[in-house]
Amino acid sequence: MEVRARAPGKIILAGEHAVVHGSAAVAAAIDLYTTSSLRLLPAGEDSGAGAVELDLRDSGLTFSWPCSRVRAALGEAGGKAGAPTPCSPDELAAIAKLLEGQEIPEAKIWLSAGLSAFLFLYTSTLGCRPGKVVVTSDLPIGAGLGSSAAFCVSMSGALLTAAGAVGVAGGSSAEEWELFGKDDLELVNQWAFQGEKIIHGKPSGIDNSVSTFGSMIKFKKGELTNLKSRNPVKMLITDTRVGRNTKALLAGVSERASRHPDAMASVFNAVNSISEELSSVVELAAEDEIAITSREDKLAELMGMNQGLLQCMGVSHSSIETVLRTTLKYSLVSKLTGAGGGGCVLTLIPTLLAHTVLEKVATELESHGFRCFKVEVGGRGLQVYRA
Ligand SMILES: Nc1ncnc2c1ncn2[C@@H]1O[C@H](COP(=O)(O)OP(=O)(O)O)[C@@H](O)[C@H]1O
Ligand SMILES: C[C@@](O)(CCOP(=O)(O)O)CC(=O)O
Ligand SMILES: [Mg+2]
Repeated sequence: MEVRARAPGKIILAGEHAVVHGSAAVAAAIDLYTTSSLRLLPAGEDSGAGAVELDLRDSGLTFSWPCSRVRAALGEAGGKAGAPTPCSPDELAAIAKLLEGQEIPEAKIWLSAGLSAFLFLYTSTLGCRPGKVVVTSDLPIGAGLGSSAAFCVSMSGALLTAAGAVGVAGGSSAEEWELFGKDDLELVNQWAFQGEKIIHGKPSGIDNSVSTFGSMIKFKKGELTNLKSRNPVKMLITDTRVGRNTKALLAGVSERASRHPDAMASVFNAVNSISEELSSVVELAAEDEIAITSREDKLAELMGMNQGLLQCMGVSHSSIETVLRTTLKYSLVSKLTGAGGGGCVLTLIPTLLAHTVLEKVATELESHGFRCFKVEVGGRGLQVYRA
């Protein structure tokens, strides 16, 4: 049996970083996905007593751990796909030992966090059963579009389905992408959060939640509210192609917060107000051109204010500033999305300007060496396909 699960990336319209410190944030799923395809192998089919294998198609890298080695490192524990327990420091150290034998090119050393999350999720849910997972992704990795969360959500979806802990509502063999029920999504989300903790250090949980449940959400202190956006929100995403790492950026903001606790508390508080206001503006129904423009002007102003506060947190970057200046020439407002420090920038495209300005601004941004994505915002979360 092969189980395929796909989970979307996301944009954060307001509130990144501050959400880790208890403020509200607004995020939406985008139609770029990470897909994990899992096949359980009979013991002994390929590598003697069998192996746990991971094929990262986009990186062109494959990894294999003989089940005997996994068992020796982690014991017979695991293989319990109920509510997750966090990865303990001892488990993480054992997983680090399992990575030692693997050949990870120096230029891709950042993959080791993803590999650790994989080994934790796999062994915790399926134990040392032999199996192979192939991962493919439309998302740029480490660029602010939540590739780490999409990786953990799609992986958890595939593993928990194979473990029989969750199941789609339909019959036993489906030929299309299907949705999980709410309780199953909750369980997948809890597991994905444990994986995201290995990659981010101290995640808020917003990325795995929006990747699991899809749509547009407000998220505060672990509480999720679905936002009903009656008018579409059009965003252009620009990847500056400047690599960065969410874990390091989160740590930098926390250090700044401990150096300047009062000032940073005010910054986080201001972001909270912006996210709260933005979430109500998103839900406003606009019937005519004047109402549409007024709603979009409010969204743009709030995004611009949020960008200023992200600069205060120290997570902007000269490449991000170049995108802001370029889009401003077309009277468009932008803000970084995700952890910043490079990565991706969001530009709000007003409905009435979409057909005149979108191509022009994208062409100019690409002339700087940036990569633009035109995405659909607020679509589906986790889906599964059984072949
Ligand atoms: N398709 C993938 N294959 C392997 N690892 C992945 C994949 N997607 C994400 N990751 C892991 O997530 C990390 C990127 O996460 P992060 O720094 O949070 O950036 P973002 O979530 O914005 O893309 C990568 O360094 C890698 O460890
Ligand atoms: C900065 C943060 O708010 C979002 C990080 O998103 P990304 O990994 O850069 O896609 C961190 C978090 O909420 O866990
Ligand atoms: Mg991430």
